[in-house]
Amino acid sequence: MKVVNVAVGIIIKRDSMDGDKYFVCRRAAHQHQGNKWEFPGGKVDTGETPREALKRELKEEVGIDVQGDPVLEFEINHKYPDKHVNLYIFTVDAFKGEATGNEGQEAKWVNLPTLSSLEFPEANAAIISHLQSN
Ligand SMILES: Nc1nc2c([nH]c(=O)n2[C@H]2C[C@H](O)[C@@H](COP(=O)(O)OP(=O)(O)OP(=O)(O)O)O2)c(=O)[nH]1
Ligand SMILES: [Mg+2]
Repeated sequence: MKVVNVAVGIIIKRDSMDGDKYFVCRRAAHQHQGNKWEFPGGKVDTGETPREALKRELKEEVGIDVQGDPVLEFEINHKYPDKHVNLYIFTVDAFKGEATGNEGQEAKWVNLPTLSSLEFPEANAAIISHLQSN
C-alpha cells in the first residue's frame, strides 16, 4: 500500500494560570477517518518538506501564520485497513492570527482532560500519551 505523508500541527496556546489549550478540528463525514477529531494538517505535496506542508495547511485550514520553525516532535507510522499513513507531528506555539475552522469544519480550543475524552483516529494514540506525559 502507498504511504501517505501528512504534516500535523499540535497548536498550543500557553496558559500558566488556566493550563495549556490545544486547537482541534473535526474531520468531515466524507473524509478518511470521517467525523473524528484531529490536529489540523494535511498531505505533504511533492517537492515540499513536511514543515512547509504544515505551514501551508495551517494557513488553509485554520487561518494562522506559523512563526519561525516549529519543532518536529516525532513521526507516527500507522496502517489503517484502507490506508498507510506517516504522520509528522509538530508542536506549534508561535503563530499570528486567530485559529478558526477556516474550511467550515467544527473547531475548538480544549484543555488536556477534554482532549483525552475526544475520539481521534487510531494513529493519534501516541500523540495523546505524549501530551499526557509532559
Ligand atoms: N490532519 C490530520 N490527519 C490525520 C490525523 N490522524 C490521522 O490518522 N490522520 C490521517 C487522516 C488522513 O488519512 C490523513 C490526512 O489527510 P487529509 O485528508 O487531512 O489531507 P489534506 O488535508 O491534504 O486533505 P485533502 O488533500 O484530502 O483535501 O492523515 C490528525 O491528527 N490530523
Ligand atoms: Mg487536512
